[in-house]
Amino acid sequence: MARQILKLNHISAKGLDRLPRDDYEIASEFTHPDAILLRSHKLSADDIPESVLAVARAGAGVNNIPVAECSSRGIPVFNTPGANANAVKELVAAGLLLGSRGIIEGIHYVNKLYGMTDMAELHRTLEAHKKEFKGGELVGKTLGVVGLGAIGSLVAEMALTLGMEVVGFDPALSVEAAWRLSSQVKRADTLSALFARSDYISLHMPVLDSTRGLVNAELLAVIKPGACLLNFARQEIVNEGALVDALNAGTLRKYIADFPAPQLIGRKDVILMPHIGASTEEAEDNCAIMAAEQLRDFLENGNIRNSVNFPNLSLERVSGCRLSVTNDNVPKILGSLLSILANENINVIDMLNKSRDEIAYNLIDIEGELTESVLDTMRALNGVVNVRLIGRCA
Ligand SMILES: NC(=O)c1ccc[n+]([C@@H]2O[C@H](COP(=O)([O-])OP(=O)(O)OC[C@H]3O[C@@H](n4cnc5c(N)ncnc54)[C@H](O)[C@@H]3O)[C@@H](O)[C@H]2O)c1
Ligand SMILES: O=C(O)CC[C@@H](O)C(=O)O
Repeated sequence: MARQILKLNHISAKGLDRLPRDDYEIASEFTHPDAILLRSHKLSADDIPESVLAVARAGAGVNNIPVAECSSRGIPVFNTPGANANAVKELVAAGLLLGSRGIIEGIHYVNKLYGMTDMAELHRTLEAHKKEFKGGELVGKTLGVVGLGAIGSLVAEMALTLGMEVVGFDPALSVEAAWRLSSQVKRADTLSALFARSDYISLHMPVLDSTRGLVNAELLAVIKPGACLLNFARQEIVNEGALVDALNAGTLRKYIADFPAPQLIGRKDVILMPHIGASTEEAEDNCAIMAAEQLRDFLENGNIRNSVNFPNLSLERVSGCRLSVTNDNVPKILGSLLSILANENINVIDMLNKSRDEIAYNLIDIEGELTESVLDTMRALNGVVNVRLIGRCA
């Protein structure tokens, strides 16, 4: 029977093609879907039917998904790290230019001259007014990059090629991300130090309990006067009241963001875009392909790549019959599971077990006849969250 994928946003056809139609039905409504595929759709725990085995986000941020509830139900949540990083980097480059020159105001001014037919008069008018749109150059200015992961590291690299000084802050920088980073990126010891010395500040961290409202009045009070803040990460990271106060006071010269909010729309010192950081054909394809492939590998093999709540785990198939078991990360459960199999004369050919935080996940390749009642005995074990049989046993 075909697996059913509940698709809650537009997902690129190139990604959907990775889920062959003979084996997968994809639609925006199903009562008992096997998995959910989405982008920015706000998913609540109540929207996730009992039948769901996995949730895949074609994108980086997972703040629209109830990850903790998924974990407690044994549902892995996947994302696509890095797949849209270049798209965001390019929009940040545009943001820096829009923040440094009177580009938007200049274009707006020229459009208002529609209907002026005399070329000489048009020329005189433009030359008289162009001083109103003067800006500054980026070269030699300092960009502070907050969060040096997939996007932040590309933004830092891009700014260096524009001749900017780059200072970075990331308290949880992974070793892999550190290797990617140019040695020309200077390290700020604190966020305040970065805010105090940067002409431009670009935010690239996820929204977490620790980052929600992190850009607050205290931080904006130490900002270098005349600085420009770019937010292509998430709205929730910036405290809106404090932001408006800093703009009104003139300490913050400009706010450029991908997340419009009612009290920011229409302000001359704010440039807002409709969450288009990842809206390029290339990024949409990359994210969709990655999300679909990860989802398929999980549904068909139980393998886990790029989950935000489960351990990464991949086991080559050596038999047609595989158990995928999620349990609480406490002692003795794996032993009990293996005893149940041994009592049934079922041979374990290969297995992998990994844990992450509260969750332990196992793939067990077996040989022998496995009945539904044996599966139920495993499911009834204290601490076992779910047991799935993948493939057919001999
Ligand atoms: N505008 C858009 O369309 C768009 C597109 C993609 C991603 N995003 C947002 O950008 C975020 C980052 O994406 P990414 O792909 O670079 O993710 P990533 O996981 O590769 O990098 C995030 C980095 O932030 C760091 N970090 C965590 N807490 C921090 C803190 N308190 N201060 C500074 N750094 C901190 C992490 O250590 C990590 O290195 C996503 O979570 C998402 O919210 C927006
Ligand atoms: O899907 C999108 O359009 C935006 C995705 C972006 O916000 C992300 O977190 O990757």
